[in-house]
Parts: sequence; C-alpha cells; structure tokens
Amino acid sequence: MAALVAVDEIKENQVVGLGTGSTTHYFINELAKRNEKEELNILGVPTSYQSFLLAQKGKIPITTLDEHDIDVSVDGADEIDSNLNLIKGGGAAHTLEKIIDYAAEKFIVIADESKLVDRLGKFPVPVEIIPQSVKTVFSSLNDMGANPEIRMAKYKDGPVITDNGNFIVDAQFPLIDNPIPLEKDLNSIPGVVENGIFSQMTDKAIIGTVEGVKILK
Ligand SMILES: O=C[C@H](O)[C@H](O)[C@H](O)COP(=O)(O)O
Repeated sequence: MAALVAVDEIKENQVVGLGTGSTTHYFINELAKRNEKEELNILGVPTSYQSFLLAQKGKIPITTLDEHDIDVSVDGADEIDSNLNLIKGGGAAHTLEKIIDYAAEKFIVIADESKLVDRLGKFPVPVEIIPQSVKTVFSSLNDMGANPEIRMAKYKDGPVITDNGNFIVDAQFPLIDNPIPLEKDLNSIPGVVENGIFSQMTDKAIIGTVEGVKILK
C-alpha cells in the first residue's frame, strides 16, 4: 500500500532514487509498470545491485549521480522514530542508500507500521567497515557501549560482503537517546565506511497500517 502511494508521488521526467529491500521491491515494480503505461520518461538511480536488477527488469532507464541530480528518492527502513530518524542497512545497502537518499531533493520512506518505534536501537545499527579494521572497530564500539557482531552470510560461508566489498558489523546499543551525534561518532571511527543511522534526512514517511496508509512528515 505504501509503495503504491509512493509511486503516485513520481512525476513525469523525474530522476528517482531507487531504494533497496522488500518494500522498495514493490515500489520499483509498480513504478516500472506506471512508467511504461503512462510514458513517464523517468530515470532511476539504483542504491544496490538488487535495485539495479529490478530496474533493469522493469525497463526503467538507469543513470548515475554523476550524470543527473535526483528529484526524489524512495527507500525502506528497519526502524523509524517519531522525528523520522531511521535505522537502515538490514540488507547491507545503507552506504549507497545514504549517498543517494541524501543527494535527493526529496527523500520519502516507505514501510509498514511494524517499523515505527519510540526510540531507535532495538534493531542493531549496521556499520559497513573495511575488512582489515574488525579488531579496532570492535574495540571502539565496545568503548561506546555497543555489542558488535560481524554479520554472517546465509548462502555463503563466512561474512556478508557488501556491494562495495566490505564487511557489515551489527552494533547493538542500548536504546538510542540521541541518534544525531551517534551517527557522526560512528563515522569518525577509522575503518568505518558508513553507518545505518539516517538522522534529519527524511521529508516524508508513507506507512502502511491495518487501517490504511498514514503519512508522517
Ligand atoms: O540495506 C537495506 C535497506 O536499508 C532496506 O531499505 C531496509 O533494510 C528495509 O528493508 P525492508 O523493506 O526489506 O524491511
């Protein structure tokens, strides 16, 4: 439901950031159908190999941030607080997602109501790291009060390798009081490429609930 409402937000000739995950999967498929039917003439900027392949399948022409500015980006989330700060990266795609969502003129999050929380942090914060930095990053995360774990792959032996060739550390914090400084602090650890806290970025959240779609701004 949220994905369908988000598709209606896309106008002719727009450049659209294509998020990653099971929710944006619906969005990209529906956008592809509408693009074909109504000749919207959109361009897509994928945030992962997953969204690249979906866009390709749906014949959404692909472009890059180097070539075009992004009008609107639509992406999912693992947790959303009442100020629309997010945790993302459950699918290990948060680094490119953050680059693209942040660059977009308008950033829309789509999710179901199970993602709404009072405070972020029940979902561990995904942190993409350079593989050689595991020991030192773990030590910094421990000092910050987190319990870190390397994310292991399900259908491959060993760790998850991101689209950028790095590891993911899932950092379980006690509930997060202030995500804004934590996002900055995590990125100041040597070896950290990007973390999954997206603070002060979201313009609108479209939430699917049992009573229908709710819009949060
Ligand atoms: O790395 C993955 C992304 O940040 C996803 O957007 C996020 O995990 C939400 O995914 P889903 O819609 O599958 O819950």
